[in-house]
Amino acid sequence: MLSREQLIAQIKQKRSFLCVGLDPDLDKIPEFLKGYPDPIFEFNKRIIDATKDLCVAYKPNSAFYEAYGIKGLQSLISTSKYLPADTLNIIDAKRGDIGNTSDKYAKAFFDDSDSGMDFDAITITPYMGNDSVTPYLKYDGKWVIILALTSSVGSKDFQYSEVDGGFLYETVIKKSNTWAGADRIMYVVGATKSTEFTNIRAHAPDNFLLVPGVGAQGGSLEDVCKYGMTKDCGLLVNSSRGITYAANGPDFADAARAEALKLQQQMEQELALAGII
Ligand SMILES: O=c1ccn([C@@H]2O[C@H](COP(=O)(O)O)[C@@H](O)[C@H]2O)c(=O)[nH]1
Repeated sequence: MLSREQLIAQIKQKRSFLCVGLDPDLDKIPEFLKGYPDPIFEFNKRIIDATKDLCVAYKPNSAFYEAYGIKGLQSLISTSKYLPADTLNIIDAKRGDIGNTSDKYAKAFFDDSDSGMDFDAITITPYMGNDSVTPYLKYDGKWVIILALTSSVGSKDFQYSEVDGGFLYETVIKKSNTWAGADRIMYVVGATKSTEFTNIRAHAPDNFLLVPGVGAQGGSLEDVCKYGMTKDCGLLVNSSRGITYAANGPDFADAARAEALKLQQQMEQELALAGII
């Protein structure tokens, strides 16, 4: 579990605000791993070993595990147990349901006593409102990461709708930011939406933003930092495919490290420019 202070300390120590996305796909992982009893875990383990000094967070997306049924869930549990203690470990599950159901999702991902999973943070869709989010906040020290403005093309369908003289995504941030402090709530904002970061910072000056969409989706790290960085950094920038599928031969972990290192070096420059390190 990482508090806000510990997260900021890790960012300064590792000179990085990189989140490595763990989205394993059996059609893309190296052939030789398929001989292992749990190829997905073996893939993740090697990626984690190769990148853990360069990143401050990991984000397995639950879809990539659920797709393989019971075996996939076992890979997710094994991955959860293997994730380092000094990284913020996020389950990208995009859940959102009525209170008693959210209780169960929270137990599934935050309480390892039965499920075997002990993530630090979970992504949540805010559409069902306060009672769908508060069950996660009952777990001391755990984070909820609310989808605000996604990297997807479809973000225009609802998130830019006009509500109360602004966009719906602004209402989501303003309202949900009263449910807990910036030490418990983060927001997902796509790197492909860098023009909106100034606006988002007006409503969420202190919250960390989880920013997917650099690499494979074409978002610019430079623009994200220019418009989204705060005095505490305030950013976790995710790359999944760009790192994990940099190569698909026996050298895949080295290639993943090389891609992670490129991002870490850019991040170090941005942190120095902002006077954070
Ligand atoms: O708005 C969003 C919210 C979540 N994601 C997720 O992040 C990763 C991005 O993967 P890349 O391979 O680096 O493109 C993936 O798990 C998405 O489901 C997002 O992209 N945008």
